[in-house]
Amino acid sequence: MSQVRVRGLCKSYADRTVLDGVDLDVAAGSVLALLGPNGAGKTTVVRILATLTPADAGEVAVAGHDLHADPAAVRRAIAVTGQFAAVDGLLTPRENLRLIGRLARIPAPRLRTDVDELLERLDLTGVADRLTRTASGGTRRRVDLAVSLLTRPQVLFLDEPTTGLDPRSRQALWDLVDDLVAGGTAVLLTTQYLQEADRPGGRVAVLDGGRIVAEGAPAELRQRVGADVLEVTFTDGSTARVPVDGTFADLRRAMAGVEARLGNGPGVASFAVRTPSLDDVFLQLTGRRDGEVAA
Ligand SMILES: Nc1ncnc2c1ncn2[C@@H]1O[C@H](COP(=O)(O)OP(=O)(O)OP(=O)(O)O)[C@@H](O)[C@H]1O
Repeated sequence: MSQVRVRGLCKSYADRTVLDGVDLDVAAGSVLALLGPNGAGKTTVVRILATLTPADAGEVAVAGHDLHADPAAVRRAIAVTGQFAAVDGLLTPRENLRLIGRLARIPAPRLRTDVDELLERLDLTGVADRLTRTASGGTRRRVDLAVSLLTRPQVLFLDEPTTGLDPRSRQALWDLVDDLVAGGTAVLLTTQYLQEADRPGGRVAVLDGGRIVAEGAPAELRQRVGADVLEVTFTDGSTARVPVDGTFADLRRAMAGVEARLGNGPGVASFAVRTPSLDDVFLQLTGRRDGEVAA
């Protein structure tokens, strides 16, 4: 069942069209990663779906509720983690979690165990009882994530959730997200780290020019970009790239071709067979080659 269904979503700021007919679906118990260059409108999509910004046009249903007709029901079904942590600095992480838990009417015994488990899994036990405003930026983000995960929402929006997190916290986050997804939560995440979109069972949608320009499993998108490539770097720094079909015969043919071209030129410094990455997909689909996106 589709927990997020978006059709023809449009949004402009003054004379700038940001979203120009976006269609999206996120099924229950699945993750959709929304990729796009800086300024593509990823945060705008999340803000609209989370009822924080009004859309100009389009149909949106979140957890079966029409966004326009019943925004309160949408808010009850979702949790959002934004690019900037929005926890109360005058409360401790534990108090923040308990407050949200009580507001969400989580029964007291479950709340106690869930808060302890989240603090533990997000490595927050040591700072759980200190004022959140004295914590580091990364710690505040982890508290923010803990708050979002606590309510076990039907739909979870994660806007660049791993920005500012160290590798251990990132791993802890993905483990927690995997648990929620296994329990049926639909997750829509935006990320600039393409490898984060490359998750088993996950799907990717690429937003560019106000529209979704590609959507599918990472492997499907990679196949669209093309074959594996034999990449040879020479001692003078130049490179050769030859498509190969994955068979030994073809690899031999490709190497012989490179050797024939080489003649008495520079030697081989290194060679590798590369499978197209999501970076290649992204660059080809969005036409950006200027390193705008950190991979
Ligand atoms: N409140 C606003 N008023 C005017 N313009 C806005 C507003 N919010 C966003 N924009 C513009 O809309 C465009 C899309 O912004 P958005 O933050 O959604 O992009 P993004 O894909 O999330 O970018 P990034 O990857 O850099 O976070 C940008 O050009 C931005 O300047």
